[in-house]
Amino acid sequence: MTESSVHEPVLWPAPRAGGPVEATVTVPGSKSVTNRALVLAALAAEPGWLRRPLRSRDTLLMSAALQAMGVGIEETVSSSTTGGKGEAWRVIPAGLHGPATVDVGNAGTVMRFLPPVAALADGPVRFDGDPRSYERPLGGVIGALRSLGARIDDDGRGALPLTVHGGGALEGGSVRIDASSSSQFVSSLLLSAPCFNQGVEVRHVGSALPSMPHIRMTVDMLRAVGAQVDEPETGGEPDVWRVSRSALLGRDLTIEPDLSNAQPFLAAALVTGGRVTIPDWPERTTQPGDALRRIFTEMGGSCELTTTPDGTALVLTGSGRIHGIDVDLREVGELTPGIAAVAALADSPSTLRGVAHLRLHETDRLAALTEEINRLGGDVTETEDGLHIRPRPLHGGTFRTYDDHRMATAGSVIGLVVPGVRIENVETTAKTLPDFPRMWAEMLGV
Ligand SMILES: O=C(O)C1=C[C@@H](OP(=O)(O)O)[C@@H](O)[C@H](O)C1
Ligand SMILES: C=C(OP(=O)(O)O)C(=O)O
Repeated sequence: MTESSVHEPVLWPAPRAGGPVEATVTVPGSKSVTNRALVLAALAAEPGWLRRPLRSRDTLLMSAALQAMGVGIEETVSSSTTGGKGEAWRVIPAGLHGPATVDVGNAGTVMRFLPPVAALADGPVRFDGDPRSYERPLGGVIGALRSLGARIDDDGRGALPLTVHGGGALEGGSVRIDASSSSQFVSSLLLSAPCFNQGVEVRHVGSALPSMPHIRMTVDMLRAVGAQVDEPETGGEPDVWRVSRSALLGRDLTIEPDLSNAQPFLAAALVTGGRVTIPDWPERTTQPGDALRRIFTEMGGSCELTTTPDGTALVLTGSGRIHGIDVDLREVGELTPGIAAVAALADSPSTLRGVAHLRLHETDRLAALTEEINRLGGDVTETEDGLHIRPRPLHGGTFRTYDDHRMATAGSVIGLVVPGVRIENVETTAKTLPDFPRMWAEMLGV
């Protein structure tokens, strides 16, 4: 291999749809549920099971980090009555130990959920990750943990890399935190709080919180393992969450499919006027991806939750028309790249609002979407808190992905109907959906 070819970006020719896509796509487990379940199981007073966990970069980093601190995680293939046949992880809690090293990669859930866990360990835990992880906001978690009694060495920027000097226990108590840059700050403190001596009271004091469904997911999952949580949506004070100290149960949990990772497949039905079925779509869920039923209906599809002998499934049928949308995505920010891709192919302009915090996600998603859709002939402008998208006839070209899984899947949606789109580094989808290229080809029958 020559020196120059070493640095050539790997380009994946995005397959075009030969016609309306007709497929059933089984989507692997939710990243957000898997990583919360791992943390809660690791902190429990007894062993537990995760069935059908997501096996991807973010969840394997979470698993490796917990194991580095002494937690036992055994991977098996099971055939239980509850979870069906499939992969299952048995989590065996143990005293949390340092010294240990945690590689967060570029996983928000790992870099935010684990420093409080490390504060409970009995020695230093060093956190490091991808270059981008140094730029993602973490100051809220660091400051809050310090005020709850933790000792943390960082370089003063409020970001990675850092070392949490676990003292074997954490006092806990009341803390004020500005979590407007990431809901994960709140989730992080709540998840470990049952193990703090005094539990925790978290008061958010900044501008509006993003991704509220993800905080609901944290609260629901804490309650499911026996924690006592007071929160705004069930009569508590606005922007205040309280978790009491308590022992957590080891549960047997089957992980829901990742509804945000179902998005590109549903979008395929929408942009080709086809029909895509996603099995095991939960009837009730805190996952933000459930909002796709409403959003993609407004954009021209029709959605039906059907009951099959194996459970519920979502069927999205495209009408052949794609409409623009004016929508506030603050609650469901991680859906923005996929919605932007569909909006670029619509018959009218779109305005996506409420997502300024996406500038600090895996990449600056607002800049990346603007740049890459425009490179294909699009007409996208950034606003203060989102994107304005005026559909134009698009042409082929390279769609750069900036190490962002959702950029790769968004570009693939455009490539279904625009000839000659090449996705840079499609392997970056391994963050949450390692099998994406094969699943995409299988959906298309190519
Ligand atoms: O808690 C979680 O599992 C997540 C919360 C959200 O983060 P932000 O609140 O930082 O957007 C979301 O975008 C991310 O993909 C997953
Ligand atoms: C923002 C995302 O991930 P993270 O958990 O790394 O924040 C995402 O998956 O869209």
